[in-house]
Amino acid sequence: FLTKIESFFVSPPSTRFLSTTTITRISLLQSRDDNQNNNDPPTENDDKKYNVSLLLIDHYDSFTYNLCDMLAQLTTEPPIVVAKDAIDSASLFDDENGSSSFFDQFDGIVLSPGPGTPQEQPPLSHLAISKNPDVPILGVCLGHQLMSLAYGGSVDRAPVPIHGQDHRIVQRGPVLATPRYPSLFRDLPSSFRVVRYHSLCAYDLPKDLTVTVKSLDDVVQGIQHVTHPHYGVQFHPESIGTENGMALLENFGNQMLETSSSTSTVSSSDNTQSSSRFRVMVHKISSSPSTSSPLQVFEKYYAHKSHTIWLDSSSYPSRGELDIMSTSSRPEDIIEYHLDDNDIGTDILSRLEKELFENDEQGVARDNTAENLPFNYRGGFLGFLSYEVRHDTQRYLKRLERGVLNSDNTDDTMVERDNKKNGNGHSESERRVPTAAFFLARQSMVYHHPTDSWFLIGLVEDDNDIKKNIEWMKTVDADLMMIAKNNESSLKNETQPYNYSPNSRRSSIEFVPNRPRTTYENDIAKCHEYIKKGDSYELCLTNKLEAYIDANVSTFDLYRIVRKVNPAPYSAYLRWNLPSDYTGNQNKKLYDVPSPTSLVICSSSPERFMSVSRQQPHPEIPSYLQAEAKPIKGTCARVIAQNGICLSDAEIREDDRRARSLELSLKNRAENLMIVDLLRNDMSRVCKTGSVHVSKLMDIESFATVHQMVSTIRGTLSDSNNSIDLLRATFPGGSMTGAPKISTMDILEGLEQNVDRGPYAGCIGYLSVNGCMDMNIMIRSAAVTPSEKKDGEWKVSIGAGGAITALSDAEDEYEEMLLKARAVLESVEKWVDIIDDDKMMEVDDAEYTISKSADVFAKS
Ligand SMILES: C=C(O[C@@H]1C=C(C(=O)O)C=C[C@H]1O)C(=O)O
Ligand SMILES: NC(=O)CC[C@H](N)C(=O)O
Repeated sequence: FLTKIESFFVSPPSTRFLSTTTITRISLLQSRDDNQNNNDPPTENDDKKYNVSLLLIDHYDSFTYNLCDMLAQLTTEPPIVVAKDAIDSASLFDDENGSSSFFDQFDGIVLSPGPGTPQEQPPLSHLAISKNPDVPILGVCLGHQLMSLAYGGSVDRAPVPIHGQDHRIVQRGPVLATPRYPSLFRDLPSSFRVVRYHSLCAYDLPKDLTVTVKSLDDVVQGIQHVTHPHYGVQFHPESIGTENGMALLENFGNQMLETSSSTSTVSSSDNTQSSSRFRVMVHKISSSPSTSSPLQVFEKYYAHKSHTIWLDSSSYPSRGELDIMSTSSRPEDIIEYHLDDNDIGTDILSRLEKELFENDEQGVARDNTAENLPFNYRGGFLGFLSYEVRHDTQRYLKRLERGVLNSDNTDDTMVERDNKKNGNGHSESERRVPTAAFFLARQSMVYHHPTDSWFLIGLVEDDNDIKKNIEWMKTVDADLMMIAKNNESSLKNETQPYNYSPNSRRSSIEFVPNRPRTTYENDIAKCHEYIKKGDSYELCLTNKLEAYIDANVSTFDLYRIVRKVNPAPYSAYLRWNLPSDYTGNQNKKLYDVPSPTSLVICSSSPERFMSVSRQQPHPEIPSYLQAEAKPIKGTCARVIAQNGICLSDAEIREDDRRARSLELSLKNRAENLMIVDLLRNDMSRVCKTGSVHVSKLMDIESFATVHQMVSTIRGTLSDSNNSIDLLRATFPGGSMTGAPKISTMDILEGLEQNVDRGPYAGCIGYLSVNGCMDMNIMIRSAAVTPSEKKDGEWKVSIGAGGAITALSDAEDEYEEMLLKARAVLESVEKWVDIIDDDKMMEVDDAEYTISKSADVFAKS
């Protein structure tokens, strides 16, 4: 038997570079590894053209790192990114004559886009323009507006706000004087299409500024100073939808080269060798596996455990390939995190990083087992992050950008939060449900759908573990053989399906939205105001629908219904602090009794937030870690069969028509494009220069109740970054925030009345010991927690929302929010019906249909 248990021993990679907030760190984050041999995709410029030092001032936009990445492809050293408020003006200048050793380091300056008006920006960017007449400066969008203002023009609302749409611009000849420096648009077509993200624009430009391009609606889209090498573009050259963006930046680079004097050097970290904590054992089950379904296996081994997770691909064969299930009962392997209790350095991501990657930069980076298994998971941490972990990631990124010159990093985000929360009286029980929680899956069962096979994965820390794992593998192997046999013999006498008829009775449960319809629609109006002012381009506004259940329940029954009603590739069931006597024996059903810290998540998410996988397209090329996001933006209702009756031909055609019109919709395409640009930005922070690319733009995927528009963005992780760095750079998923992320999240917090989103809008998934990862976006999910009102009562909470843009209509958006909640909401109703009927039934064999209208809250 032993020969069947293959054990993989993994080789030690190099030490991790820990978070020092210095220039070196910032540069390394974006640096290109010149030794890289991969070609995913081939980076555009292997010969860096410009040996210049570039300053990029970030106005806290979600597109800054797209500019950074493109510029880094042109320069020998990546730009130094400095936050707009990182440096106070006093420390910029060495003497009264205004000489500045800070600005003197740079051959060129780029002013990023950003939320808000140019008038309200701190002095750094204004000073950059006024104190550097001979240094090439490029202002993008807000940066362009800052330049217009600095030279005496005015900036005010544009005729209409335009975000994420491409428009034609046309070059104009010089009107008054020919500028001294060449145009940014030289050698470019006289007219091409560019993406716009702005609510404001420049007016009344002084004669020192020449207008270089305009859009057809007569808005100034480009300026150039007549005597200084200072340029501005109102549109976004870094957007995926802009033509000639790189060529434009190259023209700017040429300008820098001509005026450049200095060169910069950046030191790099040394790579010390050290060893990894875990080794991995894998056993492939030999029995005929198709007869033991993941559901059966989960019920048998895990459904009653106090801490357990099933990462389920309930929609297979349409997307989603892997099921992972595990449990833990060792207190030392269970990490529970409460945001409000955390101290610096003990936040959840730092904890996980320490567990996974201490002495081991990217996990088992040189893991040579990749080719042996058809998937990336090798055991590791399973768990979830609530949306509120954003406070940690936001703080981390802010420090990184501010840390360049200031060692004194006063941490305002947590203070702000404390103040808000104190005024808000959060109940004790709510506080005790963790903000994030993970356990170390030392023994996992993995089902790979495409090959219809079960794998057992065991982690090994010491030799004792090897023995334990072998015992476990033997037992499970024998067990599964038994299940398979029993299944075969009982195949003919299947239990009668439970006939659930949605109209036969009205469920006794009542969901109440956190903010009623009028408030929600009012919030949408407020979003429009923020957009018009230029404070946001797109906001993912959400609401919570809550209901209470005072009854004995089996939360696993709810999950069984959810996965049937709404099959989805990133579905998951999590139970936390919730032991049960439920043994998986259908005839002996026992119930879950909540403790004050219990949490159950039933997720049927269609959306991947972020994954890391090991790629090796060719045996001679070293493998590399690929990050992938698949953000969804754009939703429309499907035509749904009623009471199990098939769709007519006309209905099928109508369903198809809806998918096509989603694909063509200007509003949805703009929403999607903005989030694609945002994810490119977030991933560029930790990926190799030039590697971030969009591999699928605006694909339509169809689920039980909705058609969705999905894009795929990929990049190669830099050698100094691991999956935790990727989470720090990208969490929470941009599709749940909108853009720009920071300003938009702050606005949303107010509109959502400081109510925590909780697990909703966060993520659930795995962080594997080999550096791989897969996390969903926690939507279309129910969170079940103990009620704060009454002992023994449960609270079920379903979050739902949608992106608000300048093009949104309040009524439609409210309906869209309900539409998204619908599948899970009806699952809960069905579950409650079963509880009310006290029916012992085969949930899995029941016929489920979804009612036609989302009328559950029509009253509210
Ligand atoms: C906010 C939700 O979904 C998000 C918003 C979407 C949209 O605006 O079209 C689509 C998918 C999700 O990223 C939700 O399901 O609650
Ligand atoms: N993308 C941007 O830089 C936007 C600039 C400014 N906030 C506007 O809306 O016009």
